[in-house]
Amino acid sequence: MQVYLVGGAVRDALLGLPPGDRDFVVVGATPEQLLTLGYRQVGRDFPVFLHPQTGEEYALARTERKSGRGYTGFVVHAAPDVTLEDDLRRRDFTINAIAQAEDGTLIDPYNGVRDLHARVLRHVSDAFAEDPLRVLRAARFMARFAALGFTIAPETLALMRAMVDSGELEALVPERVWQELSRALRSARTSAFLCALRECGALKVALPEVDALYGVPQRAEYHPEIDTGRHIELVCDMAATLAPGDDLIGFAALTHDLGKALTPADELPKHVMHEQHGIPPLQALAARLKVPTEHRQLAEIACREHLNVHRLHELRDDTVLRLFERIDAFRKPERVRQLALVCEADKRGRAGLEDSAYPQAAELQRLFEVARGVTAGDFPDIAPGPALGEAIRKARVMAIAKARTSSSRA
Ligand SMILES: Nc1ccn([C@@H]2O[C@H](COP(=O)(O)OP(=O)(O)OP(=O)(O)O)[C@@H](O)[C@H]2O)c(=O)n1
Repeated sequence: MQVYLVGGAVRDALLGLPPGDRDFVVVGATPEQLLTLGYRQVGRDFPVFLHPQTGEEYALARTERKSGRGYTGFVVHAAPDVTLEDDLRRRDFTINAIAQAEDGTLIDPYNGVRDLHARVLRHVSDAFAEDPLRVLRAARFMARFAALGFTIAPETLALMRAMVDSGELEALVPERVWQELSRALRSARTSAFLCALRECGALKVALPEVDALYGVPQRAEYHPEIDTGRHIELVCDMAATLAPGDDLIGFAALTHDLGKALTPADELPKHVMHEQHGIPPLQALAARLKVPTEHRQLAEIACREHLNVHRLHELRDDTVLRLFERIDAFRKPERVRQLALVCEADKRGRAGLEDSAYPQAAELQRLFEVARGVTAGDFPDIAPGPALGEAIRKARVMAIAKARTSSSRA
C-alpha cells in the first residue's frame, strides 16, 4: 500500500501559504486492510478512514465522484486496483490534483505545478462535470486566491457555463451551496466570488436575489458610476477588511441592500423603503440555503437598521433606545458591534470613500454602553414588574440624552 498527500495541503505548500487540513490518498489497499491497521472508517459507504494516531483523513483512491440529490458529499467507489492517476484525474482542478509521496516526490500528471505558477484554475478532465458544486468551488478559489492573481482557464469557464445551462446546479443540496458561500465570505475578496459566478451565469441560479442587484443604479449623489451589484461587491470586500474571516458580518454585508432591486425605478433612484423591501428576498434566500439562524438574524437587523445607524445623529434619544431594544442588544450586546461593522463597511464600500471615517460606529457603541449602565439595581425601591421596566427605560433615555449633550458641548 502507498500513501500520498493530496489536494489543498500540497497546493498551499507550493504557494507558500500556511498549512491547513492534510488529506491523504491510499493506493493498493482494501478497507479491510486499513481496518486491521487500526484506521477508523468515517461513514458507512464512505471509503475515508481516520489515521489511528493523527486522526487525519485517508481516502482510498476512487474511480468516481458524484454528488446526488439529498447527499451532502460524494458518492464514491473505491477499489484496490484504482491507480493514483485514476484518482487524480477525477479531481476538480489541476492545482488540486498534485500528489506528494512520503519521500517528498511530487506526482503531477496533469501539470498542476505549471498551472500554479501560471495562476490558472483549470479543470483536470471531463469528470469535473460530475459534481456541479465545482462551479461554486471555482468561484470560491478565485476569492481565496484573488491577491495572487488567478484566472479561470477559458475551457474551464466554458465547461462551467455548460454545466449552469444544463440546469445541474439546481440539484445541489442547500448545505453544500451555503458551505461554499460562507467560505467565500470568509475570504478576503468576496467580490471575486461574485464576479466568477456572474461570468458563468451561476449567480442567477445560486443567488438570484443578489444577481438582481446588478444593473440597479445607486443613488446618483453616492456614486453614479457604479450599480448596486458593484456596490455590494465593494461592501463585502470592505467587510472582509474590517472583520477578516467573519462570515456573519460578510453575509449581512452581502444581503443588506437586497431591497434596492425591488424599489420603483426612476431617474434618480432614492430606493425609498429598501430596508423593508429587502426582508422578503433575504428570508427567501436564507430559507432556501438553510442559512444558520444567527447569520439570518444579523442580516435582517442590518437590512432593517442600516439607514438608522447612518443617520444616528438625527435620531431622537428614545428612538436610539428602541433601536437597541429591536436588535435585542441588552441580551446580545455583541450585536451592536456587529451592526456597526456592517454599516461602516456599507459606508466605506462607496467609491472614493474607502478611507473615510465612520464616527457612527463608535457613537453607537458609546450610547449603548451608557444605556446598558442603567440596571434594575438603580431602583431598589421598585418591585420587579412593568413599573420597574418603565423606570429603567426612562432612565436609559435620559442617560443617552445626557451623553449626547455632554459630547456635543465638548
Ligand atoms: N467537489 C470536490 C471537492 C473536493 N475535491 C478534491 O478534494 C480535495 C480536498 O477538498 P477540500 O478539502 O474541500 O478542499 P481543499 O482543496 O483542501 O481546499 P481548502 O483548503 O479550501 O479546504 C480537493 O483539493 C480536490 O482535489 C474535488 O475534486 N471535488
